[in-house]
Amino acid sequence: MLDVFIDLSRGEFALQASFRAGVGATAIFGRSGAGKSTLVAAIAGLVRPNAGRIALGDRVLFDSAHGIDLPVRRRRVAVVFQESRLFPHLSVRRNLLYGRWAGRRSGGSSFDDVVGLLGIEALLDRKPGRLSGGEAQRVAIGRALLSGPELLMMDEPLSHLDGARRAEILPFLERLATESGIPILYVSHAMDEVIRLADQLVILDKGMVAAAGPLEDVLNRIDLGAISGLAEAGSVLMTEVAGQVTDYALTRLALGEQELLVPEIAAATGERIRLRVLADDVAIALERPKALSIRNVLAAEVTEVAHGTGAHADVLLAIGPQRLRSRLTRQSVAELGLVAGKPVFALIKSVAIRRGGGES
Ligand SMILES: Nc1ncnc2c1ncn2[C@@H]1O[C@H](COP(=O)(O)OP(=O)(O)OP(=O)(O)O)[C@@H](O)[C@H]1O
Repeated sequence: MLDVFIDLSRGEFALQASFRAGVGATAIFGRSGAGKSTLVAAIAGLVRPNAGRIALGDRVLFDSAHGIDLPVRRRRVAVVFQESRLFPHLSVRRNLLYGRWAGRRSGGSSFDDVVGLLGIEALLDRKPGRLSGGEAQRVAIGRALLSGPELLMMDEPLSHLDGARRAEILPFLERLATESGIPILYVSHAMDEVIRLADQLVILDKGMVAAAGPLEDVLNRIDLGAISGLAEAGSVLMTEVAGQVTDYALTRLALGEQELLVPEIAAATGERIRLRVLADDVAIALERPKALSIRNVLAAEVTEVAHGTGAHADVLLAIGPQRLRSRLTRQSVAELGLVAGKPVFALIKSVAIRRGGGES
């Protein structure tokens, strides 16, 4: 468990952040200048907070009250940056071994485990100059893991990659998040990455933690609309594969007693799948519609309506214990008479899919 309390100023900028992160991936999300990289630098020991305490399990990395400030190399914290920063004159193998040497620790992951996890067996004898951006980032992550860190931080590791390279590397990051057994802080402002990788979410806004907690809870908080522009409003649903509809290349996903149909996912029955549904993709009807092209209609109940002053209103729906957010015009909300407690039907136009819903 990583425990962070940081009070830091850098020129005009002030960062005051307090949160905890357990094993698995915690996304640090926020717009440009929110303080994400500064937070990473402070935890790594590259920037010194004015005050605070940073602990990894029972190891205190920084504690201003007790004069503790471990140097970078003793923190057992690895950082992967936007660019891979590999040594150009060393082969991939030697870059990876450098990571192991730099960490000077026994234990941790074995070379073969890391190479297998990241799928870089075939690259070992190449020089970094002959790697694609995605391959180089995988090697950089491997090097970080082989230093035997107790915390891995990744600061927008995919932001320099194009869509195809990102798609190539994301499955490896997903495996890393579930298999590494250490806390991972994943800095990103790409919500699709965050949904796929993270179980926990910390939202930074102007150097302050605007929200922190399980991904679903944070994304479903209707009041976070105030930090608009940060992400398209939406929610996360946890589902389970109920079966395949092979004739139409669709997969049935169970959500309590109800079901959704999504484009085919190669997953076994019972596997947990996390879905991200944008609020703009959820319409509301008072009766179950007939003869409709949208296949996904779920019985729900209104739990909260946030009107705001503009054209739109956010409506939070309960589907059993789960929450689904819908964005309608205020006029629709008025005409449908949507108030807390009203039974409705949610019409879902499209979803983004994340395999393996994690433990949350
Ligand atoms: N060395 C520095 N000296 C003074 N101010 C700095 C320094 N580095 C960063 N800042 C300021 O700190 C604030 C936070 O920067 P930071 O890089 O942590 O944001 P970020 O959320 O990572 O942004 P981005 O998404 O653009 O990388 C910004 O206002 C920035 O101008």
